[in-house]
Amino acid sequence: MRYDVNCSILFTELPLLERPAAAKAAGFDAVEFWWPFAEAVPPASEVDAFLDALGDAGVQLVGLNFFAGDMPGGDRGLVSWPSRSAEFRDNVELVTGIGAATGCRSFNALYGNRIAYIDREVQEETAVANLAFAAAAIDRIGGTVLVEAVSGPHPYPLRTAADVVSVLDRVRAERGSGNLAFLADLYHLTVNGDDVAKVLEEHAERIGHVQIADAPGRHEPGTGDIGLDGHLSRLDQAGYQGWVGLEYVPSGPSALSFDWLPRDLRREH
Ligand SMILES: O=C(O)C(=O)CO
Repeated sequence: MRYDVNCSILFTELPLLERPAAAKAAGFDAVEFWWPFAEAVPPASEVDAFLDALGDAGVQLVGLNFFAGDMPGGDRGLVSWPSRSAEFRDNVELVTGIGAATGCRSFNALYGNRIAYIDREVQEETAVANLAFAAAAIDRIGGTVLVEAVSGPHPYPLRTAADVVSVLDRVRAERGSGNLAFLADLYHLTVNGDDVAKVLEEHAERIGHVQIADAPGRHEPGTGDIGLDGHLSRLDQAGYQGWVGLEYVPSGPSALSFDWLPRDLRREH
């Protein structure tokens, strides 16, 4: 397996621009981020500083979330949010540029919380149109748009692998987009009650990216009872060759949270 560090949830003790170097110092060659800026389209100087931090650290960006709104405030994406489509699409263009500049080819589109006062079908149609738009833009750089199930208190409607796959199927059927894939976040799926072993068996070929944390707690592997070793060997046996993102809240200092992974397995090999 190839592992990368999610620097939006790990190394948060450090300013954002110092986190790629910290991941490198911990022995990793690859990182991923949630959208690292406050706005969908930040000033160019902020984007340049982010790209410089990756380059200076000598790490590869292998995953990036599109702008997802005010995440600390509870937002979980703009994809299905009708009044924010223009903002999402402006962000898609910038993300495509970041992909071209960095070589990153996997981009996670958080679907968005269900909005009680807007017709559900309108939100679903908005999501189909926005995912197709993102897929077309990301196709220009040969990349993939990912969709994931998320756990937590917010009214995020995609809770299981089946929920995600039905969205991917609808976008493909209605818009012909072929470069959309399932982001299998084993923590969120477990917490939501999905049968992860069955999911990996049934949907292995739809998986474009994997993220892990133990459960309960969302801490590093070994702190819970999710059975990560078994799931990772199932993925391996199914032929999964993509990245496994470490997307966990470290139970102590970030740099000390990698003991479960021998140093020689942290580098790309
Ligand atoms: O919001 C979360 O927990 C995520 O995993 C975002 O990618």
